[in-house]
Parts: sequence; C-alpha cells; structure tokens
Amino acid sequence: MNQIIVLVGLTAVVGIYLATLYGKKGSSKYRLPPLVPGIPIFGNALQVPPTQQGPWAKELAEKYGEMFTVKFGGATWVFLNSSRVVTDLMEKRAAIYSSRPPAPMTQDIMSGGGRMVLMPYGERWRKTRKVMHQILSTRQKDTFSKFQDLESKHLLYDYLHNPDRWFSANGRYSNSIIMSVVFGIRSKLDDPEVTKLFETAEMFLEQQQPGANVVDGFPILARLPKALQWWRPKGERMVYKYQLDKLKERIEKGEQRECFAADFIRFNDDNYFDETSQLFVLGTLMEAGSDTTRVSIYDMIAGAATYPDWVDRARAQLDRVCGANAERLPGWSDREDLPYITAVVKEIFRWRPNLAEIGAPTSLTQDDEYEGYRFPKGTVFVWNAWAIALDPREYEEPERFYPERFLNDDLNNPLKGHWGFGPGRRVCVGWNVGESNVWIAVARLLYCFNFIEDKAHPIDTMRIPQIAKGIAPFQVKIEVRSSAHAALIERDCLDAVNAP
Ligand code: HEM
Repeated sequence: MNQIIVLVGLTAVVGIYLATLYGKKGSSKYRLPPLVPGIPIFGNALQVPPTQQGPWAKELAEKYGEMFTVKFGGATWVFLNSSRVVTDLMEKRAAIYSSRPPAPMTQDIMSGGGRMVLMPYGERWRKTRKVMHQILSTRQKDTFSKFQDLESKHLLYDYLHNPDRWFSANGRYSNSIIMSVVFGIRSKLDDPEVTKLFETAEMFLEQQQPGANVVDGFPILARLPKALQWWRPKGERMVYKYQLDKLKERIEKGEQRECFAADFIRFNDDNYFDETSQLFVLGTLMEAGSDTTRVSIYDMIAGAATYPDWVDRARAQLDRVCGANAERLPGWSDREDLPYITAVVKEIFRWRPNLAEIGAPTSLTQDDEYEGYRFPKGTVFVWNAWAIALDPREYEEPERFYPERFLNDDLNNPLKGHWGFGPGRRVCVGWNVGESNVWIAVARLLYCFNFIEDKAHPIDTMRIPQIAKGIAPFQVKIEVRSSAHAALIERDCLDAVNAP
C-alpha cells in the first residue's frame, strides 16, 4: 500500500516538475551543447554506469566533441571535454561556476547539510573551507611530514611482512596520517574502525554517483511529506558519529593528545559549527584524506606492473641518491634530488583519474554565454577527467604511464599539468597533504619493492575501482628488491610500527 502511495506521489510530482521545466525551456532562450539522446523523465540516468563512468563519458566525448549535454532526471549536466573549455569556464569564470547542485539525499539527509564537498557556494562553504585550509595548508607541512615519515615506514614493514594485504596497508597508511593530525591517534592494519570508515566513505560515494538515487536526480521530491519519503531511513542510518563521541570521551577523561579536533571543538568561539557541522568537518577530513591517498598508491602499483620501463629510471635516481645496496631510505631532505619521483606522483594523478572519473559537479549561479551557447542558471558542469587525461590531443601516448611528460618547468607545482585535484575555486583543499602523502610512500615503495604483473590475472588499468569493498582492486606480485632492502626495512621501520 505504502509503495502505491509513493508511486502515485512520485508520478504526480515528476509530472508537475517536468511540466514546469519544459514550460520554462519552451522559450528556447537557452542554447546547450549537443544533447545525448535519452528517455522521457529519466533522461540519460539509466544509461550512466552506477560507478566508474569514465569510459562511458570518454566515448561520448569522442562522439560529440569539446562539450555535450546529458539529463540526469530533472538536472541538466554539461560535460567539458578539453582542458581549454575547463580553463575558460571552471577556472576563468570560477566566481559563477563554483556552486554545487542540490543533493537532498547525500547532503541534506546523509550529511545534515555539513559535507563540505557538496556545499553550495556561500557563507557556510567559505567558513568550512577556511577551517580545512588552516589544517591542510603548506604552513602545516611540518605537522604532516613527521607523521608521513613514521607511517610510510610502517607501510614498508606491512608490505614486507604481509605482502598479500598490500591494499589494506595502503588504507591504514593514508588513514593513520590524517587520524594522527586530526584525532591524535594512529590506525592499525585491518583495524575495524578503519574498515568501518572506508565502508562509510564508499557507501557515500555510491550514493553520490549520478543517477544513483532518485531524489538527488529530482530534488523536488524532497518536498514530499516526510512519511512519503521512502529513501529517508536509508540516508539517516548513514551518520558518522563514532569518532566524535570517542574524542569527546577522551577529552572528558583527560586522555586526549593535542590534535586538531580537540582544538576545533575548544575554539569554536562563536558556536558557528553545531555538532552536525563538527561531525562532518572531521568526517570529511578522514574520508577525503584516506581514500584519495590509498587509491593513488594503487595506481602507482598498477602503473609499475603494467609499464615497468619507467620503474628502472626511477630506481636509477633513487639508487644514486640513497645507495644501490639499500644504504638508507629516501626521505624529505632528498626531494630536490629526486625530481623523477615528483614526476611519478603527477603522472599518478593524471594517468587514470579514477578518484573523480567525470570530475565533481559544480552548478552555475547565473545565466552565462560561451561560444554561441547560452546556459541557464543551475546548469551542472563537470570536467570530463577521464576523457581529457586519455586524449592524445592533450597528452602524447596518454594510456602509457610515462612520468617524463612532467619533467618540465611546472614540475614543482602539483596542480599544474593535470586535473587530478580539480579546477577553480573548488580545487581540492588537501592537495598539498595528498601530494606529499603519495610522494614519500611512492619513493620508499619503489626503492624497496618490485611490483610484478601476474600474467594469469592481467590488470585492467581502465577499471581500477575506487570503491573496493575491502578486497584487492587487482592482483599483483609484490617482492622485496633484495635481502639488503629487507634488512633495511627491519632495521629502520620496526620502531615506527611500535611507536605509540
Ligand atoms: C591524494 C590525493 C588527492 C586527490 C587526487 C584529491 C582530489 C580531489 C578532487 C578531484 C576534489 C574535487 C575538486 C572539485 O570539486 O573541483 C577534491 C576535493 C576535496 N578534497 Fe581532495 N584529493 C586528494 C587529497 C585530499 C586530502 C588529503 C584531503 C584532506 C585531508 C582532501 C580534502 C578535500 C576536500 C575537503 C575537498 C572538497 C573541497 C570543496 O568542495 O571546496 N583531499 N579532492
């Protein structure tokens, strides 16, 4: 019975919505890039794959050119398929291309409006971004670098002793750095709390995919009476409270170490951040800070196993600086002498942009015109990351993992030459931490381990999943380079594992 009411309600609301929509658009005041044919009501929502939309969107870019339009339910999305148009619109006109589309399910219900990544452009976003910036900016380099040093030693130890848990070790490494800075606690390998965090982050990611839930596709449904909002309990269950409660418990018992979260709660002077906002500032840091590094290391390993030629060149430089016989681990003081590793990290972010295969949607805050098109306010824009990264007009031999492409004057600007951190004002606020997390891990892993493709299970580099559900994203053989490298890890890394 309930389902029938819901269905009737849904049909009525959708009907009214479409009537209003098409009534408005009938004036043809606007002109959009070529529209990909879809079906009534749902538009293209049933064509888009539930996850990993990159290859789908790349194929459309090849067919339609620099821009195309799709409809996800009631929303109009324009895909930008070249660096040129991304720069022109999302960077040069960032003042009006930086809001987010409404997301009643993923933002309002699942996140109490508090997940920064989904916040519309405005006061709350600015305040939250400022807080995030305080903790993640280059000024905080020293705070992060000591944890990155410690945790990457633990990472090497895990690879040596549990090579079949390499993917889990990546998750622990990434999570433990951000947990140390934010909550003042470390994470263990296969820690149930880390597993829970990744599960929550992955559930959220799944819900965020275009077309994944009807209410984000038709935000007008959020106006239905609560009793008819059949999606609501699912969203409400996914709250993110455990770590905040634990932190408060530790503060009360006087057991909390100095950390960002304790300061954040203590110095919330004007009480701007209520409990839900606090929860999602901290939750966002944990999610965004863990998942991204973990997946970037997967990509390096896949790149090393499938295009091994560059590994030899990286090794030659590492061996020159740190010794060919495992004399010492690479460290922060070697950065200037290891430009090839910096180029490897940039190539990771370009090669398979599987953290945001079709970019992250922003919405336009006023009508705008560009090269003969006229976009209405509210149009959603994405940079088609997969299509751009793998376009031979943008990069020579784009499918190849080839760090040399970044050995140029922009080498030391991690944001230049690829869109891995996104464009414009919504550019990743944690890029500095993300880049350095990956740099130290990659330098040390490449120095100490070989990554060999298992011919019986070739790696499909076009399908490395971000949502891995606790299992290996692909199969690969991991071997320590030599007994001298194994001894170096034993000697230099055990203390890091045992450190409090
Ligand atoms: C390891 C590499 C990382 C990559 C490749 C990456 C990538 C991205 C991308 C593509 C976006 C969306 C940008 C846009 O909408 O234009 C983003 C946003 C964001 N990232 Fe990162 N990220 C990384 C690391 C981190 C870290 C370590 C943190 C924090 C600890 C972080 C926190 C955030 C936040 C809070 C946003 C939302 C920004 C906003 O909406 O204003 N990221 N990131």
